[in-house]
Amino acid sequence: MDFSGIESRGLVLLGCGKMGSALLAGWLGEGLSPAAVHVTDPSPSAWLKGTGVALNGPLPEAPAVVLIAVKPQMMAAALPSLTAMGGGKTLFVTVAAGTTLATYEAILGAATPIVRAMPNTPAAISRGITAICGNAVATEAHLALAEALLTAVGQVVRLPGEHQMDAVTALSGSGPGYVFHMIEAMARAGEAVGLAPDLAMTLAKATVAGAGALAEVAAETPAELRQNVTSPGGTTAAGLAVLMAEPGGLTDLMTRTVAAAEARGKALGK
Ligand SMILES: NC(=O)C1=CN([C@@H]2O[C@H](COP(=O)(O)OP(=O)(O)OC[C@H]3O[C@@H](n4cnc5c(N)ncnc54)[C@H](OP(=O)(O)O)[C@@H]3O)[C@@H](O)[C@H]2O)C=CC1
Ligand SMILES: O=C(O)[C@@H]1CCC=N1
Repeated sequence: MDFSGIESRGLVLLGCGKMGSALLAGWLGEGLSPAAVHVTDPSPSAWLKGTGVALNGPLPEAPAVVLIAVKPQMMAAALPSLTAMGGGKTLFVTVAAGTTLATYEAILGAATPIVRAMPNTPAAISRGITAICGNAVATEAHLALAEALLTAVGQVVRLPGEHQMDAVTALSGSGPGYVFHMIEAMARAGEAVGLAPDLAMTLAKATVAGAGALAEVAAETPAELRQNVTSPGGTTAAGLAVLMAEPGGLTDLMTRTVAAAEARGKALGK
């Protein structure tokens, strides 16, 4: 990415926990000068202190971009400190779950370009996927800048509208949590049939990682890949008969899981 516009005006990062750090690591890895980055965070990590970014100091008056990565519950306390940067010169990009574009506009002004983005934690190894949408005054150039910044940590997709953001959050934003729990569950199930815990966890992690990588690159659909594993009358068919039982199988469980996460996103936005 060409960071020259950002390096001349600066980038402010509000909140540098798990997601803010993943994004910052991606930008620095792509060549963004640490001197151009101004981070505000009450409890900076040792890693952050070692990056060379400007930390908890004065902020530029009109940076190119403000990236908001605080918890939705902290937004009301954190946002007013940025009000002076609203009005149009600075692009605001927020990764917070739930918090609506209207909420930001109420504090920063409706003339402020704002892009809502929903990344996920594989961003930490540049394997994230982020969905974005902008407010009414966000131009194609604003969306392209946000997309370029987020492409530093993985794929980016554009949403037709903000109404889909809670659904995306529930699927791909929270999704790594579901997959990590699946690894835990597979490992425990392996222990239950007699494997040592370390071996069960090694097998579960490698299986989920390998299957995910194969699903991403293969020409076949996930359903075809599943069928390729399933020998008639074999072991996979016996296992899938349990996992794919309807009702009560994984599809039912995942439908309820994603619906609960979407409902929480909507509640956070109120
Ligand atoms: N984690 C994830 O998988 C994803 C998270 N998100 C979103 O990213 C945002 C951050 O989440 P995550 O990184 O997990 O959370 P973290 O708690 O790891 O990071 C938030 C950071 O913001 C700091 N902070 C708190 N108050 C302020 C303030 N007033 N000004 C500046 N910094 C402040 C926190 O410090 P302290 O710890 O001292 O409070 C913390 O370091 C959330 O809005 C979440 O919805 C989006 C996609 C995925
Ligand atoms: O759990 C959360 O609220 C955040 C948003 C998506 C992933 N983590």
